[in-house]
Amino acid sequence: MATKFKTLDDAELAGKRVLVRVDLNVPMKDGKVTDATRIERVLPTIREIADKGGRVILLAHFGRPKGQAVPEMSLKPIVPALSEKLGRPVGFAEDCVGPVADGIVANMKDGDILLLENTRFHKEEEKNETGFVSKLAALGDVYVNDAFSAAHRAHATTEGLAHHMPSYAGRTMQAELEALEKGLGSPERPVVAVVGGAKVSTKIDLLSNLVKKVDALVIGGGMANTFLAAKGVNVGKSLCEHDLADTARQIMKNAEEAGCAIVLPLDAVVAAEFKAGADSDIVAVDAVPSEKMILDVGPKTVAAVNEWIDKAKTLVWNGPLGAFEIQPFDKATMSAARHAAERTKEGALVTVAGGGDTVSALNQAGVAGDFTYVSTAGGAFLEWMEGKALPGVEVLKA
Ligand SMILES: Nc1ncnc2c1ncn2[C@@H]1O[C@H](COP(=O)(O)OP(=O)(O)OP(=O)(O)O)[C@@H](O)[C@H]1O
Ligand SMILES: O=C(O)[C@H](O)COP(=O)(O)O
Repeated sequence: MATKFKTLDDAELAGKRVLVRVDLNVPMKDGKVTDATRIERVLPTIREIADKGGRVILLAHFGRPKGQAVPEMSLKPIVPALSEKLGRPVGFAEDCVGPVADGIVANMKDGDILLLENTRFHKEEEKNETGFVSKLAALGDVYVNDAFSAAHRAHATTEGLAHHMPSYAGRTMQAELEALEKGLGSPERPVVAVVGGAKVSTKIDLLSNLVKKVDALVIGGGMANTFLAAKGVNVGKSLCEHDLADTARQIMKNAEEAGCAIVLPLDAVVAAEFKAGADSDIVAVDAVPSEKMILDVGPKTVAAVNEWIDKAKTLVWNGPLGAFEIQPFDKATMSAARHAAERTKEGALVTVAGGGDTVSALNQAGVAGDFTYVSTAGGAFLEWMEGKALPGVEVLKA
């Protein structure tokens, strides 16, 4: 399906003040960026606009400051990393609206790059409040959204601004949407989804829709424990949302009606506690000791997952199969990720993955670069998997 939104190829940028929404909500430790993936993804868009004579005015959020100017959530510490990776100077405005921003923007020259302070320091950002949108719009002539990972938010800088001026998808937004179109928009079947991880309650609802869109759903992680428990399996002390058992049973029913195979663990790696060096055993899922917890799926399950990967033409993945951060609970995730990567390199499979810990797991397996596309989005990726319309994308289509 052709893309239904304008890209930078369609934009007049020379001499224009270009408001560019990016996602700089990056992991930080002691004032330093610890994972620059999201910064690296927006560099091409920034460079292209500046090289075409645009005045680049970056809008971004950081964390959830709830409308307060929280010093620990200032974007200022990100300027050095951004400037270094761009190889160009980056200005900083201590506020995203008002006389501070107005003055600095007014003095910009073609090709300049400016980062405005955290938009969420104003509560009006998340309210998409019209007065705030107008103040922001007064700073620019053109709007570019390069933040797919924030596109599930209908905020002033992710949605409101696009109603005020010519709007375009940035290059990483464009790449994200084109890749995701391959993943679930109009995928080559059979499509297999892998959903794991720990955030069972925030993810379980997406599965109801997902089972109508895929041929098989492989469930791992804490999510699998919840489904096993819903089937009456004793999962011992495992991470499990027992109160979601009815939801899990409904999803399994929906899947059966939709002709989607639900692939649950056959065996498990269990331990008394989740820590490095803990003794672990491999048991059948119906033989989990009550005093133990499931921390990974076992080798029989990995073999079954890899068989599904071999059958698939398209694989969509969010959430690790086990507690991959600590060995030996990384085995299943590493094995499945490497197998999917091999099939992708052979040209037999389109692989699309998303989620903060999922990206980390793929990096740990050394295969993030072999997947067809790896999204930096977490919540937005899940909502997209669910088939929800993302406000920041819909408004670009208009
Ligand atoms: N069986 C398990 N028991 C306990 N924790 C598990 C298990 N399997 C996976 N996990 C944990 O799940 C976490 C990742 O789950 P999450 O749902 O957050 O993934 P994600 O969606 O990729 O991440 P993000 O929400 O940051 O985008 C990891 O920290 C991992 O240790
Ligand atoms: O990290 C993310 O998922 C995005 O930056 C969105 O952040 P939010 O969930 O605070 O809106």
